[in-house]
Amino acid sequence: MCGIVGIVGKTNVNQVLYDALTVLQHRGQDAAGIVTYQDDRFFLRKDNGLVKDVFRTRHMRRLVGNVGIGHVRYPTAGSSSSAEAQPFYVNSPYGITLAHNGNLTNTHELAEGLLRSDLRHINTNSDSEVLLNVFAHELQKQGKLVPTQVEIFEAVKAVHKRCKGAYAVIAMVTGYGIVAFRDPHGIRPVCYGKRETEQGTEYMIASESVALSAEGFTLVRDIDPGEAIYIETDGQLYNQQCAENPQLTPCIFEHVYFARPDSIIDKVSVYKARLRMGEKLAEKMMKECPDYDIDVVMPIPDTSRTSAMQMAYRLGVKFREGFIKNRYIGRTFIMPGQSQRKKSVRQKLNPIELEFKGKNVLLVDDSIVRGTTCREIVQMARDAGANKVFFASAAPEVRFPNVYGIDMPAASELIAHNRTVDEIQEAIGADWLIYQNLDDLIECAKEGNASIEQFDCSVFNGEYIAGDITPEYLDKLEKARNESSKRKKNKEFDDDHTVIDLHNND
Ligand SMILES: O=P(O)(O)OC[C@H]1O[C@H](OP(=O)(O)OP(=O)(O)O)[C@H](O)[C@@H]1O
Ligand SMILES: NC(=O)CC[C@H](N)C(=O)O
Ligand SMILES: [Mg+2]
Repeated sequence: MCGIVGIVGKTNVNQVLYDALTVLQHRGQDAAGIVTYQDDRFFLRKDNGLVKDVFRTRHMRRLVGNVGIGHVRYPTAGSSSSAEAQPFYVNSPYGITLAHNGNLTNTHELAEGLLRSDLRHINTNSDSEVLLNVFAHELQKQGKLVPTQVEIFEAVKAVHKRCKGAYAVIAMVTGYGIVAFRDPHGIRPVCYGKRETEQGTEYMIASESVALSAEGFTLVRDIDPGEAIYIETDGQLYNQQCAENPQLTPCIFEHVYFARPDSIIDKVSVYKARLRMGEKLAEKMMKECPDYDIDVVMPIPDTSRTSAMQMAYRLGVKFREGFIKNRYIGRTFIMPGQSQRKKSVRQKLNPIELEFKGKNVLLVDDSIVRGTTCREIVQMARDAGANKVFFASAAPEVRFPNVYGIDMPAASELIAHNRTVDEIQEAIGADWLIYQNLDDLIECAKEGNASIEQFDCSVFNGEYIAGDITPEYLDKLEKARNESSKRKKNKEFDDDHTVIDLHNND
């Protein structure tokens, strides 16, 4: 998952972009970038690292201009190299920079077409660079000296015809404006809002509404699946549906884990969806195990807090914070390597022993993916003196790879792969394990917006909403992006990470 943001403002936007990226940091911790525009020039700063480390005062000073876009990256294609940090840039037509959240599933075919038919060179393994070049090529084909919303929307229509997979995009066209669009299934979130200033109306587009509210913008609405909005540098806003058969089928994992609870996505409050997950799971537990003998319910910070609290309330059991999180360590699941993830669970969470001694504890997490967290946590609970350790997951078993922007490319790395619930229980060393039912999870998310007929639940049911995912594709993906090939790829880039790009503000 990545975080994207764009602003058409009335004064310098660098600080607001920076602040918005810090609010979206939970969506990507690997790299960050900002590009602004003023007087026919782009100003770019991007690198590996957290927002607070990538941008120093000297960089911020140089990021001048009233329009700009930003990105925080969690790689799902290519490598973790700084050459693949975003926004990406292409000089023709006009000069375009682009920030992408999601993952294309026909990158290889598109790259071939770009090279052989469109005569465009791609210099990284990032699907986002491919996406940018498809958009640029289609805009160039319109052949206008000055692009208007008409040409921009035509180019987006062509992107929808050529690109497959998930893409929420914000792109800046030099001197003209910012365009944002969402794939025809609306798999990844993106919304926009505005704020009034003495100089006039300013617009912000962002992955999650929390970036808007934190910066004083009021949410106008989500961008519809397939829709594009184009905001000219003077603040004129246009929108158009650019897809032939749009259908909102957003990724349900945003509600389970990715998004912040204070965001509203496609009119669904993430916080409320998580409360409902706790409620439903408690009901299932009361049905399946009516004589549960639990002394205390504990969340595994951070994300499961909301569901765990509601679960405890519904079960009528004490809620206690048994694990304290080191606030200086980021999210482990989106870290790039397994050894780093494993190490950081121990660094990050520390038990308060007196909450465990001699007690039957129910540990609640939002999800169990590779099993890195729960394996460590169950052991830590036992070491702290727990009598029995029960485990509950607010999401169902994650059994299938993700191809739409979550880096879970290899089924073999998932703890639920080829295992029954009993076997998973054994593997994590718990005395009892319970998972949410998929229908219940869907209901929890849907209750916030009944008009969403379907979610992408592919990690739970193996049904890929945008189609075209064959066993051969998954096989190739697994080979290209399993732990060892990722390590190799990252090392190659570390050895030689020359970036061919817009001048980067070092
Ligand atoms: O089974 P696993 O592969 O360990 O993945 C699942 C865990 O990873 C995530 O936590 P993370 O530390 O990333 O973030 P959080 O602090 O927001 O909970 C998620 O909340 C689970 O705790
Ligand atoms: N998680 C994402 O949205 C990743 C965007 C893009 N596929 C990349 O790898 O950089
Ligand atoms: Mg967690």
